[in-house]
Amino acid sequence: TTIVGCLYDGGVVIAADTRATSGPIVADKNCEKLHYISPQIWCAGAGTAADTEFTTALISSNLELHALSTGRKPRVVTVMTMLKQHLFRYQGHIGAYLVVAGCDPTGAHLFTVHAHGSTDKLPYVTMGSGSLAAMSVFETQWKNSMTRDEAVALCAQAIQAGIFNDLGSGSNVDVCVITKEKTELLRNYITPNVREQKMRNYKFAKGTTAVLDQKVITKEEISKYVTVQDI
Ligand SMILES: C#CCCCC(=O)N[C@@H](Cc1ccccc1)C(=O)N[C@@H](CC(C)C)B(O)O
Repeated sequence: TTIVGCLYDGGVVIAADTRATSGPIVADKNCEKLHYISPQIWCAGAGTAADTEFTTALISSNLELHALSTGRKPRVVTVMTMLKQHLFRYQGHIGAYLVVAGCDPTGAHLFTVHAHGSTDKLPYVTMGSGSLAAMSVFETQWKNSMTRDEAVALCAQAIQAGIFNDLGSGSNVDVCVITKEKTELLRNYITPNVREQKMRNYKFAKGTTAVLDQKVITKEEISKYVTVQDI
């Protein structure tokens, strides 16, 4: 995975690749790594897919209850604190490596939370197996007070560095732009790995494979062996 976050003049941008792996196998060519926490707080996740999914969903649920009991809009630092306390309690066994970003009444914020419970608050961050490739882009091109379009372009470039240089990352670029006014989830913002037309199409004419025998089994006959639930 390659995931990034970047503050800019007016909000915050997070982005992710869309590859899920199981060893050397690509388990999912277009999975979602940007998770909803609250309308203006989103999370990018690396590590164990199930852990990032369930941990963000749990904190999102608890944050809504918290916002209802305080009667206030949720804060990014609250999400960070809930995540770090949960993950620390599990001593790193919950393999969730998260970039937490959003806007709240105190401004735009960007944090990282690691599986063992450590956190950082920074203007730009990268995580996952492709984080070094992505960080090379930020360290050479990031600047203060970027515009929205500059920040989106830089994050997309950083993700593409991971996609093309890290085998644990690949396929497409997802982006989420969060400002005080609104949130834009740009799913498959860039698709730089569209598979070309295959040389042949592998549809064979009917009858290519001869039917030598067939046996029709009635539901009554089946019900001798299993109870068939009537659909
Ligand atoms: C099989 C299957 C479904 C995905 C398994 C699965 O969590 N893959 C992990 C790698 C991993 C981790 C721990 C144990 C095994 C395999 C993975 O692809 N993580 C990416 C992010 C998630 C959100 C997709 B990335 O960090 O590379």
